[in-house]
Amino acid sequence: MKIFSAAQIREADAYTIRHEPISSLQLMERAAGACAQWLYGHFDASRPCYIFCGMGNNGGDGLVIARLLQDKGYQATACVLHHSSKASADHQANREALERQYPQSLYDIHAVTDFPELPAGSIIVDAIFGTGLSRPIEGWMTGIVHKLNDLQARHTVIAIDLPSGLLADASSVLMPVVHAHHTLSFEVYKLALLMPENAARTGQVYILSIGLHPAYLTQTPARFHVTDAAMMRTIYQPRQPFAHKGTFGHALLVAGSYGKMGAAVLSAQACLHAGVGLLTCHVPQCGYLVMQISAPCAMCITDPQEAYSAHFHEGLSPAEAVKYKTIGIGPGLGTATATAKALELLLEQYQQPVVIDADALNIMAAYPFLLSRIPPGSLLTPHPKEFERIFGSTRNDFERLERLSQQATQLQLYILLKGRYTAIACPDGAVYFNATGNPGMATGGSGDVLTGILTALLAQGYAPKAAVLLGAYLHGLAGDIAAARLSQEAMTAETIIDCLGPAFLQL
Ligand SMILES: NC(=O)C1=CN([C@@H]2O[C@H](COP(=O)(O)OP(=O)(O)OC[C@H]3O[C@@H](n4cnc5c(N)ncnc54)[C@H](O)[C@@H]3O)[C@@H](O)[C@H]2O)[C@@H](O)CC1
Ligand SMILES: Nc1ncnc2c1ncn2[C@@H]1O[C@H](COP(=O)(O)OP(=O)(O)O)[C@@H](O)[C@H]1O
Ligand SMILES: [K+]
Repeated sequence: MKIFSAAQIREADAYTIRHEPISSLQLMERAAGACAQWLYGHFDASRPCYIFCGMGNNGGDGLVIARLLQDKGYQATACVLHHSSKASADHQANREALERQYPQSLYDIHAVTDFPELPAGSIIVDAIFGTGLSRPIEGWMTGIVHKLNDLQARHTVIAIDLPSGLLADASSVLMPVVHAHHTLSFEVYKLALLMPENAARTGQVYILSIGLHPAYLTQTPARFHVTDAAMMRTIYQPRQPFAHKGTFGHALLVAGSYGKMGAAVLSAQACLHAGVGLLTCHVPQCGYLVMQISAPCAMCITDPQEAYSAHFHEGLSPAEAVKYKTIGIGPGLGTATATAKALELLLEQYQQPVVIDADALNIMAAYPFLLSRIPPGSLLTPHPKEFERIFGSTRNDFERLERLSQQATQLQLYILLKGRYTAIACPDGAVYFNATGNPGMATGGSGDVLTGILTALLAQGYAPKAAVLLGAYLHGLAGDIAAARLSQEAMTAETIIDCLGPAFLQL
């Protein structure tokens, strides 16, 4: 699914109005109808509804929602906030329609002192500002936002299209923004809904189709995307009947050190469960038995060092290196100086895309000159802290996203920034957000599992972009299946591996 800017969404509305064709008033009716349907499904008519409406078309949606709720027997009050003397045409038309049918359900607010008393358990619908917001909320409307946010603990707040005050395409940190429990957004994700800095404002996000014209949606280029099952079905390659283990590549995994062999085992098991043909693990002496016993399907070579690895480059002479389709490096590796030196030498000798994670990323942060030596097309998988160590801190999530994308382009790498919506920046400037996964995955070792999956997909011959998009999706999907089976609390990184099978079966 593409992510459109506020300007593109306005174009999509206009395109739909011209080409469907449909009047803007009918389109508003359809958008508000989708919200009303959602509300009927989630709350019964016993809960009083207060719909706070701005003077633009977001407020117009709110006025229609009030009328549709009244039609179904809900007690709905449209509280119109006169922040401007002029209403949009569709707002005005829907105000008149509500006034004709349900005059008692209109309530005008000209100042904070007009704010109504809300009975306990009310539903608050925030239809004040949507994608038309062009600047921070100011003046007495700030007081309204504070009032609504004070009420959030005692009432359910549902934002229409965007929580009011949130800019669709830029950071709104420190700005007054309504805090919603649920956001019902139209047709496509907006960038602001995917940013961690807005998590407390958006609550749970639902994308409701309002039937914007499919031709506009398919023809309009977008830089930002959210991946989905349909996209994965185009990437996934089922195995051919005459395939043999050579077909699926031989991967080298360089991982583990004393006290962190678990990370290496998790990566190895994930790699094996994600379809690698052959796997060799390079581990320090202390890890030999651990790996052989925990991952008997993998081969194991040991470093001369006891507690950490520092010689993994040595088996990578040009003749040796070709046997490995890819290398996954980093989980539990440690950051000893000798390990960093071996990583430098490995990058001199190995030219194909690799997966770089965890301590290999921390080594990059300590020796930034190594970044430019990573083979083009490689996959980097930092969590936010690792990202900051390598690429520096930023003032907000939008700035961080730009830095992520700019680095991916400059270094010609795929950089996957982990989070609720993992952001995958590609060398061509595109960014894909992964929507699978859940907070149950915020547990030690889940990142190591991702490294194993990505290594397996590269080994099987998936192109780097296909591998990183499919890998992130499968990892989150396996996490979702694990959470459904066991709960978010009880699941572990190991159960994510156990659920990779069912995740593949769902593709
Ligand atoms: N035909 C359409 O264009 C459709 C629009 N829809 C709704 O319309 C919304 C966009 O409507 P609009 O473009 O009218 O804009 P909004 O209703 O989002 O709000 C912007 C209005 O407030 C003013 N404004 C902007 N920033 C302000 C600020 N900080 N303080 C005070 N006033 C401010 C603007 O001049 C404009 O009048 C969408 O989010 C969606 O809810 C839906 O009904 C679907 C169809
Ligand atoms: N709230 C969440 N929602 C979705 N995915 C999450 C959430 N929290 C963590 N994850 C995923 O879990 C993984 C955690 O990785 P990482 O922080 O590297 O863990 P570790 O270092 O313990 O292996 C990432 O892929 C991340 O996207
Ligand atoms: K809103």
